[in-house]
Amino acid sequence: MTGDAALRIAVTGAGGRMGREVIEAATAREGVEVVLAVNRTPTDPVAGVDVADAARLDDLLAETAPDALVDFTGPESAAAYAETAAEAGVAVVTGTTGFDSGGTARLRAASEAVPLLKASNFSRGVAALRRAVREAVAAVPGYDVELTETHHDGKRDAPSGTAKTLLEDVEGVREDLDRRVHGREGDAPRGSDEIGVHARRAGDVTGEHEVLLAGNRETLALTHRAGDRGVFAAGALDAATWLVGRDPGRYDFDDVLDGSAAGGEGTTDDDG
Ligand SMILES: NC(=O)C1=CN([C@@H]2O[C@H](COP(=O)(O)OP(=O)(O)OC[C@H]3O[C@@H](n4cnc5c(N)ncnc54)[C@H](OP(=O)(O)O)[C@@H]3O)[C@@H](O)[C@H]2O)C=CC1
Ligand SMILES: O=C(O)C1=N[C@H](C(=O)O)C[C@H](O)C1
Repeated sequence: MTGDAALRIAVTGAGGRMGREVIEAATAREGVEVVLAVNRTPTDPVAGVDVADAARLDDLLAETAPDALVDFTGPESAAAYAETAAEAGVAVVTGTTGFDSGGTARLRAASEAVPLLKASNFSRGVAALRRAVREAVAAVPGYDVELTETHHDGKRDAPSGTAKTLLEDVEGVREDLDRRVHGREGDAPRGSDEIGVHARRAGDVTGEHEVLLAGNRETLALTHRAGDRGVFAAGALDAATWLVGRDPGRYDFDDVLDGSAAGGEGTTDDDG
């Protein structure tokens, strides 16, 4: 987005952990205005912003004319909200995870009408982790790879969207690792084609991801820990600022960080 005009955003899932965080970050950020906040169930105002009924999203988008819709909800609602935004000509930033192939296809269809940016993680540290993982995995061919993620007890989808993105990163470098093993039990040695995937849910952990590489009598662990959800909210607002005014198409957070003007295809952050 260019010029001095404020970025006008709509926030879905305004009563959720991330929706609240986005509204709080947006109201604190100069040059961003929350013109609409909606939630499925009635919710008290968030950071002084009234929260409307999400069932009225299509009418409310027409009334408030935001530049971008920022969504952190669930896979079904995120796909439906993206379709509604596309019909209204509003750009979409979604950080929702856990899409199945049908949900991913619905997002892709919406992106034919408006620019749509989907990222399983809006942290700059995770973007750096992904680059480091690709490089490290390539540097130690044949090493075993195990991925562990830890999140708060309210998280629904497992493994996390970020974990799935990291798995795609690993598999993109190591074609011989073509078997994801979720947890482990039984009586058999580890296969050389496995990537172990471990999802832990406990307390109020914001989000941790570790990729462990082991072989040749050594181990290497690459770890990211999110300190609080403000990290994700800030990244999502950066993404919305970058996205508005772009051509319709699919974009991801790396496009924002690269400052790329291209996009529309070839996303590298697809956890669906
Ligand atoms: N990309 C990233 O950087 C990050 C992504 N996430 C992802 O964001 C999503 C939301 O996480 P979080 O805020 O912790 O979740 P919460 O459970 O705290 O909030 C979910 C929100 O989505 C709404 N919602 C859920 N399902 C539906 C539905 N079927 N229809 C309408 N509204 C719905 C809820 O509404 P109601 O209040 O009515 O239940 C609520 O407002 C998850 O997919 C999570 O993985 C989270 C953090 C960072
Ligand atoms: O649900 C969460 O909390 C998070 N979800 C995202 C994911 O599924 O990867 C990102 C972050 O780890 C927090």
